[in-house]
Amino acid sequence: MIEAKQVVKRIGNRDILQEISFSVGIGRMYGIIGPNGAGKTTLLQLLSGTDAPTSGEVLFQGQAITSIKRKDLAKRVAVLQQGGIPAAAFTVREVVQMGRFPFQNWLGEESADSEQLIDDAIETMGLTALANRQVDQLSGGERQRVALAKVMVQEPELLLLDEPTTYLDIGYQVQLLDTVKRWQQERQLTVIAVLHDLNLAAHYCDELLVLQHGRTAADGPPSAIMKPELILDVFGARAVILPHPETGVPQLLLAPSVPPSERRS
Ligand SMILES: Nc1ncnc2c1ncn2[C@@H]1O[C@H](COP(=O)(O)OP(=O)(O)OP(=O)(O)O)[C@@H](O)[C@H]1O
Repeated sequence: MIEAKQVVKRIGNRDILQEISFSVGIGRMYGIIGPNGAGKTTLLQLLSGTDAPTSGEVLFQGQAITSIKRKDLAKRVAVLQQGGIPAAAFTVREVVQMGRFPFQNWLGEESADSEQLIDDAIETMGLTALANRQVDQLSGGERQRVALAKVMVQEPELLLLDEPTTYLDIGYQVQLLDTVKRWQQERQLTVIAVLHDLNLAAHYCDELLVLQHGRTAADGPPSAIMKPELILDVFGARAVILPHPETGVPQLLLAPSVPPSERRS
């Protein structure tokens, strides 16, 4: 569905991304993890076609993504950016409706009736009671849920998420990822998500790409990535990895840099 081939991004005289290659099949959920400044958001911009690599290419269904018309791409690829939607004087319902813009003609009309789709998205994200409130009166977490409802109504083939759980409490973090996972399975949606929470990434993603200083430090299934040596090398954090008692998925417990046995009392 989407493939990065030896992608390099240079800004000024600095290589922000160096020779990144991977491919993601239809209906898969792919996670991008790595420390601050590793190049995750930059990579997502290249995958969305909003920016072009300095060398290498991104192929969307076998076609160079930069050669696909903006309007066609807007129907097929949805992006949930870091921080969700800006505070603006529109109601929740109006903002969710904006997800249908790529499907409208210049009069703002659409051939299909999308009202039911909009109602469903508002309900799924628990926004029914807030539907007529202005988004600038909402909390950061509520706005993030509005942003997800907006991309839901777009019914994309590829969904790109940049730290989608920022601002969300733990209940909504799980709900958001459960919702995305459900669409992924029901509609064969392909998802690529930048995630900071490695435990959630291990639970929801089929495969993970670990970026470090713009390079691929590792990639593979969560069981191959969730290793104490890799976490220490890439993040500089000491961690213990244990299987989740219910799911068996590897989970990470952070430990202080100085173990208690070596601490002076
Ligand atoms: N327009 C730009 N001009 C110069 N440097 C940039 C530009 N955009 C990004 N960078 C630099 O590229 C590097 C990668 O940035 P990017 O935002 O992709 O990292 P990230 O992995 O998403 O980080 P974070 O986890 O902090 O969000 C950073 O060092 C950043 O300062």
